[in-house]
Amino acid sequence: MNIALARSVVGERLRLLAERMGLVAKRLQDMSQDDTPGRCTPEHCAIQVDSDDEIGDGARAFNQLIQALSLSIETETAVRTFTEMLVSELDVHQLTEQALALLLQHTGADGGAILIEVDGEIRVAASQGIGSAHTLANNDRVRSALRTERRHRVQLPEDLVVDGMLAQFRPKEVIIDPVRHKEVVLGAVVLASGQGFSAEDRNRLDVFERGLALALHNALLYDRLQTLAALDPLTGAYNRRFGMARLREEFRRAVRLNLPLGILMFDIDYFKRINDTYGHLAGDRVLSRVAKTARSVLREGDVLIRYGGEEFIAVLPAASLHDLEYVGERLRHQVDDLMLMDGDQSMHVTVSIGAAAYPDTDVEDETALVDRADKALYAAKSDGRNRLVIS
Ligand SMILES: Nc1nc2c(ncn2[C@@H]2O[C@H](COP(=O)(O)OP(=O)(O)OP(=O)(O)O)[C@@H](O)[C@H]2O)c(=O)[nH]1
Repeated sequence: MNIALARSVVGERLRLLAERMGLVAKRLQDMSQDDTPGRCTPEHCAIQVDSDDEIGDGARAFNQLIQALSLSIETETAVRTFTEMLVSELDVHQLTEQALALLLQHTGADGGAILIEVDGEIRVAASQGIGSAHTLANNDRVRSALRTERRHRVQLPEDLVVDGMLAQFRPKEVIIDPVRHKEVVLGAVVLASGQGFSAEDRNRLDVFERGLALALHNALLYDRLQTLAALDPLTGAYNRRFGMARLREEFRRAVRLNLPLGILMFDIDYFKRINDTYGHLAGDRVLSRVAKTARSVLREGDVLIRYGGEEFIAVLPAASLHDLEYVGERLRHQVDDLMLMDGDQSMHVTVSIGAAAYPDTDVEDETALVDRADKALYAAKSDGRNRLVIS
């Protein structure tokens, strides 16, 4: 009788345990064959713990196993998603934006930022949900984490707020992690949580950051290579190939938005004489100073192109012929006033400038615009040089 009772009570629970184990095994098998894992969360696979005896202990241990398994699967899926994104993105801005979104999603953080160090300067590359994120670049704790190259965990920081759905709040915990690749600090990840981070969140963050460091290193390198490929090393202006591509973009934008677009084509007068008199190196320095002067006259967003040897084009989005006259004359005067020295000998240079602007100048495309500016420049040279001619 006792044996029969034991069999019906104990046997029933053992049967349930065996059935759940079978279910877990099946889900794991499905996962190894298929990319879409069958759910084996504690809600689906756990069993009820309804006694304090050995059978209850067994059920509890089984549920803990399911819990650990579920976390591990979740982490693996998260890492896979994160890695897929990292390897497909080379643009620093896109990479940091997407990495941050995934970091927030998988660590339960309420807000965060990714900072990068470029030429010794710390910049916020991406931020989400952090009030006044731009102040992070000068935050003492961030600087300290970057200097010491170690994770900083801050409880209830006073200098940081999270922009919640309804109101701003002080996070319970903030993690500041330097991002390092081969002993070089590239930046930092800052994550803020209203609840605090669990050991599992921190482990996941470690795994994510290893991948992020390599991807960020590659993206920064790519960015630098692209800049190098686009710039003329002597003057820092865009080289002709990239510069003309930028002009094409600006022309299309001007047509689309119905805005003016002006260009100034300028050329150093009698530059051959500078080379012949003072040497090629002195000529190089003059070219570089003239380019610097042009940049100081132009606004942010304007584009300076080294079009040929001593010939430049400045592209001024939204500038009409009237604006070009003002900017062009400033440029001409500033070059004329330059104090250029070669040892104790002073050199003097001037520039001739041709200006053309869409739509004031009737042109179809950017090539025709350059052509008109070129003709105006030729006229400026023919008229005696050191002057500006409007197309
Ligand atoms: N130092 C230096 N000289 C360059 C560079 N690129 C082109 N040049 C020189 O620029 C000079 C251009 O001479 P020209 O085309 O005769 O023109 P110019 O003497 O400026 O006379 P105009 O333009 O008619 O006023 C040539 O001597 C080129 O060798 C460069 O990168 N560095």
